[in-house]
Amino acid sequence: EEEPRSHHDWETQWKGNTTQFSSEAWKQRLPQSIIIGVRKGGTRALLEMLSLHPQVAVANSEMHFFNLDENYNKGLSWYSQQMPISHSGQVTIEKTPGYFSSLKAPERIHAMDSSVKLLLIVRDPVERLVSDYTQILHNRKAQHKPYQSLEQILLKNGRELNTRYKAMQRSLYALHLARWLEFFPRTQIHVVDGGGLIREPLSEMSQVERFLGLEPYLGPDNFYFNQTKGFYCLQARGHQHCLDQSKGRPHPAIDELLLEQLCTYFSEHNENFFAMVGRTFNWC
Ligand SMILES: Nc1ncnc2c1ncn2[C@@H]1O[C@H](COP(=O)(O)OS(=O)(=O)O)[C@@H](OP(=O)(O)O)[C@H]1O
Repeated sequence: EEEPRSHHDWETQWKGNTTQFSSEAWKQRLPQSIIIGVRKGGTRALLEMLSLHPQVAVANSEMHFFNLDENYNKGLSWYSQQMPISHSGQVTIEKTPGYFSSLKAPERIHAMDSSVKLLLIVRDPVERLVSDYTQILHNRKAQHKPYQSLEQILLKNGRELNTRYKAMQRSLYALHLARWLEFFPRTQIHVVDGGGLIREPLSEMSQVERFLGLEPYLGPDNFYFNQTKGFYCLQARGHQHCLDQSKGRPHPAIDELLLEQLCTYFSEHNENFFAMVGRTFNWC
């Protein structure tokens, strides 16, 4: 029986030792896996943690290829030219959180590659909504635009919830997932627990490695908790790295009654989502 390979051996085999792969094997490839969302679910953390793996090549910027006509019309050759250079032993991955709620993305991704592996990271829909609102608020303030509190936005007509708010809609996971399941079997979509990725990243990442068919590479040494950041940060090959300031923003305090109302509103949708994915989450 062979000894398990150390991290160092994997590094030299996959990322260090380029002579093992002829130069023509290094090229840009269409992604074999896509992180489709959800927005504010932890998609950047998931991508950055995956990028530590020697068998993974990630596209660092969001492509917005399958959700925006202006990009989709540029064609698959344009799309593949946006991808990182990889060798044949690597999985190319891109993330665009907007795909999950896009009406056209499921069919378009299926047309590119019906066997693509989809990663969906979800989070408590109320927390996701508040995180989404916090980002919108941040952008409006930066652009010196007027802004409203979440209470003002969601309780426009007295106590009736304004369910048409975009960020509300994006938390209705079951409705969006149903559209993906028209094109992809359930087994081709791996659901990552965004709350779990915050609390215990290694356990979520090991499941992702298995889903993608990667060698088990990530270990406890790749993650350390940073008190100042309040989140886990990444380390590999002697480098340490936290996600940037736009990740892990403090959220404004939200009225307790509104939070309860939101929990009640989402509970039925959450139950539908749990039934679809065959597992439950501990959400509000
Ligand atoms: N390790 C680590 N470090 C920092 N942040 C982390 C991490 N893991 C998960 N998260 C959570 O990721 C949330 C942002 O999600 P996304 O990257 O999907 O946002 S985006 O849709 O791409 O804008 C972000 O949401 P906010 O806390 O609201 O900023 C974080 O809670």
